[in-house]
Amino acid sequence: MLLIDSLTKRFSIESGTVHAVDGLSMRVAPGEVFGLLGPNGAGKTTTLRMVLGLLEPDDGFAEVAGIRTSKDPFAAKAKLGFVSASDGVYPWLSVREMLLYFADLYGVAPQQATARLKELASVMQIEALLDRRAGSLSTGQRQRVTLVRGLIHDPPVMLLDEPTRGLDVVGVQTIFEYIEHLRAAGKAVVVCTHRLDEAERLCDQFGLLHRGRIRYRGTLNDLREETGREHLVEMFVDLMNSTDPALTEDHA
Ligand SMILES: Nc1ncnc2c1ncn2[C@@H]1O[C@H](COP(=O)(O)OP(=O)(O)OP(=O)(O)O)[C@@H](O)[C@H]1O
Repeated sequence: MLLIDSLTKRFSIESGTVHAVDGLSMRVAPGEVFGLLGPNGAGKTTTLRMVLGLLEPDDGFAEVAGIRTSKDPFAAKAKLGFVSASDGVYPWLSVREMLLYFADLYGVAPQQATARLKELASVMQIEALLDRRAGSLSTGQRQRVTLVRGLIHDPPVMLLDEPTRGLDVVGVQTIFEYIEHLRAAGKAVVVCTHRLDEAERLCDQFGLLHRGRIRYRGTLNDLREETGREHLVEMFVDLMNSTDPALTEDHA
C-alpha cells in the first residue's frame, strides 16, 4: 500500500517560490494501478522523488508499506521498485550478474535471489539473455531486463515513470503485460505518463495533477461524471484552458 498525505514541496528560484507539489494526497491499494497524470511541470517527478526518499518534503509525508520515506528512506526503498524510461544497464556485466548484484544491493539472500531471478526470467522471457553481456542487448531486450531489475527484490509498491517513452509497439505491449503481471501479483502501482490513451487502458484510478495539486481523482467513470468529458485528453485541455480560479490559481 502507498499512502501520500498532504505532500508539499516548494523550491526557491530567483523570481520567487515554485509550489512544485502542493498538499498532494492519494492512496494506492495492493493490486491497484494509479495513473498520476499531468502536463509538463505539474509536479509528477517531484512527487516521485519524495516517495523514493530522494527529496525531503516541506510538509506532509509518503508511506510505503507503512514506512515513512522521510524517516527511514533505506527501509522504504527496500519496499519500492522503480522503473524509468531513462534506466540504464551495466554494460560489462552479464544480465545474470547485474540482476543478482541488484538483488544483493537490496539485501535479498543469494538463494532467494536465484529463485526470484528464475521466476522473473521466465515471466519476462529473458532466460536466453541471462548470460549475454548487458551492453550487447537491443533496446527491447534491455527494456525487459530493466523491468525484471525493478522487481528483483519483490517490492509491494512499484513506481513507473514514463515506462513506454521511446518504445515501439512491441515494447509498449511488453509494458502492458508487465503492468498486468504487477496487478495480478498484488502490487500497488503508480504510473506517470503523458500517454493519456494508454493510461485510460491501463489504470484503475487516476489523479489529474496541475500546478502541484490533484484537480480530479477517481476512476475514469468518476472523472467522466465530474467533468462531463469522455476522455482524459479532453479533461486535460479543459483543465489547462480553464478560467475557474479554483482550478487555475497560480502557485508560482
Ligand atoms: N530543483 C528544482 N529547483 C527549482 N524548481 C524546480 C526544481 N525541480 C522542479 N522544479 C519545478 O517544480 C515544478 C514541478 O516540476 P516536476 O519536474 O515535478 O514536473 P513534472 O510534472 O515531472 O514535469 P514533466 O512532465 O515536464 O517532467 C516545475 O515548475 C519545475 O520547474
